[in-house]
Amino acid sequence: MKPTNGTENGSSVKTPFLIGVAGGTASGKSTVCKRIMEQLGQADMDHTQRQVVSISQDSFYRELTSAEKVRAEKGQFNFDHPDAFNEELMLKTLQDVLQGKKVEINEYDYRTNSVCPDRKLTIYPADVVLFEGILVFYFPAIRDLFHMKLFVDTDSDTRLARRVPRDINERGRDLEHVLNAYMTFVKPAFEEFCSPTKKFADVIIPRGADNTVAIDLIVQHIREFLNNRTRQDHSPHLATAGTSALNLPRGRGKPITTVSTDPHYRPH
Ligand SMILES: Nc1ncnc2c1ncn2[C@@H]1O[C@H](COP(=O)(O)OP(=O)(O)O)[C@@H](O)[C@H]1O
Ligand SMILES: O=c1ccn([C@@H]2O[C@H](COP(=O)(O)O)[C@@H](O)[C@H]2O)c(=O)[nH]1
Repeated sequence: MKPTNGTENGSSVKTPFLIGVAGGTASGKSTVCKRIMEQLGQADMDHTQRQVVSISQDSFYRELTSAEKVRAEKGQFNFDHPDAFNEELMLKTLQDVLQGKKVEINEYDYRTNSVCPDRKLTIYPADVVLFEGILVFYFPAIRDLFHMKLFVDTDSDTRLARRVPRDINERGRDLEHVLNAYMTFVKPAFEEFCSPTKKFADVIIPRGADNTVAIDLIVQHIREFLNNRTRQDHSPHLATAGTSALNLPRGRGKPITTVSTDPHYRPH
């Protein structure tokens, strides 16, 4: 689907430009999304007014059974396996987002390993939607919805070094729990399920948020898209000429672009 301005049943339908942001745990996916939002002046804006919004795949972890909850508390549940996610809900939500609908998503609580049913986040219709998570390119039906796919490629030592303090300080874990989970589930699942999805990316971002060149280029693309859309809103006849300002190639077999200023960089 191309992002379009069109008319359906008499009402104006605007398809947002949907960007998938994948990468291993603690690679900097949320930080990259935050930088993009900041540079576009969206971060401090009222949620109802935002042109660019970011959604985390963590909101789509499935409800655990009582036995799984017990295992999760002991660090013995695999949150890095595709089966840990509610694929159906993720797909339905993104389809609604693409139809320009307002959606409610769950807030996720890492301390209880569960979604908070009483704490919903409202995602208002926006022009650009970022969807970030470890396995956003894993499920083919979801992967096919993205207009642009980014993979944040940070080496595993750096990711582990960031994950340990984050899980201890922000997610209520102790060191033994974090390292056990990492060795038992996180690292093997990254290699089996996440890393192979790098090949689907349009743009690979080495070093995550440190790569200001890559972030600037992506922001520039989004700005062009937003400017074009605004122009079409003022001159609706332009909408029939195609609205994807980004002109990105779609489909399989397209070249992967790695945005690196280091001539010796090789994707991990
Ligand atoms: N470029 C960076 N330099 C230093 N710390 C970073 C950088 N990017 C992210 N972090 C920190 O690493 C941790 C993981 O980053 P985050 O963006 O949440 O990763 P992800 O969303 O991929 O799990 C966070 O504590 C964040 O503040
Ligand atoms: O209850 C949970 C749910 C998930 N995790 C871990 O989170 C990461 C994914 O989040 P990132 O922000 O991309 O790191 C995944 O590796 C899970 O292991 C968790 O610890 N507890």
